[in-house]
Amino acid sequence: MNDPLIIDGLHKRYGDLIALQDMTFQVAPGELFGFVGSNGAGKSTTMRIILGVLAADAGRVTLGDRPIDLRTRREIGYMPEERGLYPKMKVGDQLVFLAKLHGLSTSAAEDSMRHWTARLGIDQRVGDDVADLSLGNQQRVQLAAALIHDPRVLVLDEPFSGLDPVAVDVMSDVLKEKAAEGIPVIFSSHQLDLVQRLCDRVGIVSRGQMRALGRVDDLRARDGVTLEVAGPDVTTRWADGLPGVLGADYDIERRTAALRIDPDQVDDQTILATALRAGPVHRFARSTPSLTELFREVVA
Ligand SMILES: Nc1ncnc2c1ncn2[C@@H]1O[C@H](COP(=O)(O)OP(=O)(O)OP(=O)(O)O)[C@@H](O)[C@H]1O
Repeated sequence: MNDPLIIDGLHKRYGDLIALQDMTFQVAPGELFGFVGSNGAGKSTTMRIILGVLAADAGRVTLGDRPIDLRTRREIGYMPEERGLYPKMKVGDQLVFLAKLHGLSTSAAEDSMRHWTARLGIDQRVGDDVADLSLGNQQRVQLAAALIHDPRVLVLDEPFSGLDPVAVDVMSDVLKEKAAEGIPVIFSSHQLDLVQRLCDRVGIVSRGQMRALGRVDDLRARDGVTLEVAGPDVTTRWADGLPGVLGADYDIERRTAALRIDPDQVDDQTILATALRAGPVHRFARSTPSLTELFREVVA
């Protein structure tokens, strides 16, 4: 059984700037955790502290009850935001070198290099210098570098940025596969539709603090349900003041009302009955907010 990654009460200042304030969360073994936030929110700072390449002013990071030291750090596969490959070294040589740094024998390192370059679709490029690869292919090499030593934890800073749709699919499959093997996987991303699709849980960070944390579906449901009702004359503002309606936006041109309801206080059939009394209903649709909508609300 692998250990959970535990981030506990991290504080970090850069001079006067408070980059992290009581950053606390856990990533369980087998969990794919999405770390999202605006530019400058503190995601990379948190990830660097997890790896021990940056020291926190307070707080700690552990794998289970083990602190992150040189030995535990070798168990982590890390993709830094500032990609750290040697441009003038061949892809294959570089991956074998990194694997050996993590303690693999030469033959195990070569096997692992072949496995991951094939899996990530860069096996034709192992003899090329990294600098001669496109940015997306360099990113695939960077992921291979994070995976080459069969890590027990994965920490990836924006692994999806700049990838084409095929590479996004490959990256998604690999992350799901690693989580399914039972290791904690955390990645940051600004592609919230992807995070919504892939992740078990997410953390939304703003100005160095965790603002929302939980299962994607729970967070979306927490913010209520939206009903779109098209048809009845919206100039009468027919849904105003109904019990359980938290807010109503009326679009006169489209004769549509978008209602935010609290499903514990009112059910959608009651709203439909009220709408029908106001006029014929042509469309009635129920939705929960997307992660993008939730994000906008949380960081606003
Ligand atoms: N070495 C540094 N010196 C001073 N300030 C820094 C340093 N590194 C980061 N910061 C500041 O700390 C804050 C958090 O930055 P961080 O890179 O962790 O954010 P992020 O969430 O990863 O952002 P992005 O999505 O843009 O990559 C920002 O205001 C940033 O300008």
